[in-house]
Amino acid sequence: MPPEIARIGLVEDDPVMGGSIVQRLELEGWDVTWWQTGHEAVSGLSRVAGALDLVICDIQLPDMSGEAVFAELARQPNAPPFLFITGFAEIDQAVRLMRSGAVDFMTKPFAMDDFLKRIATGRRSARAGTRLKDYVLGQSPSMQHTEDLIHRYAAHDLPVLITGETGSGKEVAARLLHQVSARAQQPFVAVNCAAIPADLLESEIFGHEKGAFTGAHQRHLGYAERAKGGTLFLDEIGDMPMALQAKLLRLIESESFTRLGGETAVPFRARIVAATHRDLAPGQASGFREDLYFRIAVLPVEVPPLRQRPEDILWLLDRFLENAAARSDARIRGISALTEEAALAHPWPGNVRELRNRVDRAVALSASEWIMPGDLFPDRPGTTSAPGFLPLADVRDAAERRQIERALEQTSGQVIKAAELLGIGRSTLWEKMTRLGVRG
Ligand SMILES: Nc1ncnc2c1ncn2[C@@H]1O[C@H](COP(=O)(O)OP(=O)(O)OP(=O)(O)O)[C@@H](O)[C@H]1O
Repeated sequence: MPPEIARIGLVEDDPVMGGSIVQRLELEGWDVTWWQTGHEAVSGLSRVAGALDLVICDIQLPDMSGEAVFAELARQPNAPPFLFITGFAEIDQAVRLMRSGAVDFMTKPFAMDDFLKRIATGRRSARAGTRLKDYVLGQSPSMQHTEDLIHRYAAHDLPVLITGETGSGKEVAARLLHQVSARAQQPFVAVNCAAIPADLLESEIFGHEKGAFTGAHQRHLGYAERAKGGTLFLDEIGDMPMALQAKLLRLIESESFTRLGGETAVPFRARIVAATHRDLAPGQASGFREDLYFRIAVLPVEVPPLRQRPEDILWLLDRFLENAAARSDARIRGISALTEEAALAHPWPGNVRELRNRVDRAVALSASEWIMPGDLFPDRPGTTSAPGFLPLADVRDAAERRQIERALEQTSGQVIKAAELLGIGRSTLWEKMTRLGVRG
């Protein structure tokens, strides 16, 4: 069964705003119907309301208010949820609408990725689809969603911004984007902006001409040029110095650049994929240029932290174990059940990188054929490899946490429904979520 297509109604009179929303939602693969006046919306919506998953509605329309459109629709059976777009001055009205049944509101201007998240949360719950595709990044629904996005974005040339905690797999995601794109036969060039000293970064990215500075004995081609028609991956872009951010913005806007000490414009043909573990969105005091942010964050991809996708922990463990065992002389048969529980209970602050390193070390040091908790977590007191016993309370907590996360995932984060699934009261679930550190 193909992934579900969301059907969205949009009521927006501003042609620029409406056009960009339609374009963005269609890029998500969604089906959008757009009305530009309140009256058009009321008559159009009365025919298709039952088939829509969500209506996005501006509050200020030329002929009637969005509130009146909502009031008309709310009377119908099977009316879709409404997400309102408001100006700052209309927040009171939006809050009132929420109280009378609107699902959410957003104030202008808003960041597109936040907008998409609100749509995903606000729309009618999706039917569970069975996927036929083989996923390579992970088995969890959140990682598979990320992978679906990557495949969709691969068809475009617009810049992509990948966000996620350190070690979560941003570069792996960028490489996949490159591999599944039409640029796959061209170079993938990765630059870690945090690892190259600031005064060298400019000539490393843009290159330099002979004699551009002391020691520049010959022309040097930078990463931007060596990427040819492939992908220029700018890792830790948040650490790029301000002056260089301005030069990068010019490169994106003019699709060309000059080497240091040079005058000729060199065409830039690669696609920019940037990554950051920091929030660079305007208003975060990140020191990142707002105009550049909007240029590179056109297509955002979020790689979730490992602790939020427990299905991937055991899947990755098995893969890394297989690789590590194949490289070593040790005869490893597998991972003990207790080690699996300990792995699921661990918060993985270093994400997938930490998991990989722990498995490599465990395989190198394991004294038995089975990886025991103490092999994977030798730094944790009480987890010795012999006899490799976790306290019962830890095992129980890990199992509870896993089941709660599954229930929340199945109910799209709705605590009341998750509590019903789990057969416990809502307040008991809240208490457990707080104690076990599960985010709703
Ligand atoms: N889905 C995955 N499948 C297999 N290996 C992965 C996956 N995700 C991450 N890894 C491995 O985890 C390590 C860290 O991944 P990666 O370098 O992509 O993370 P990152 O988010 O870019 O890290 P940083 O923030 O430090 O740049 C690498 O060794 C990578 O091979």
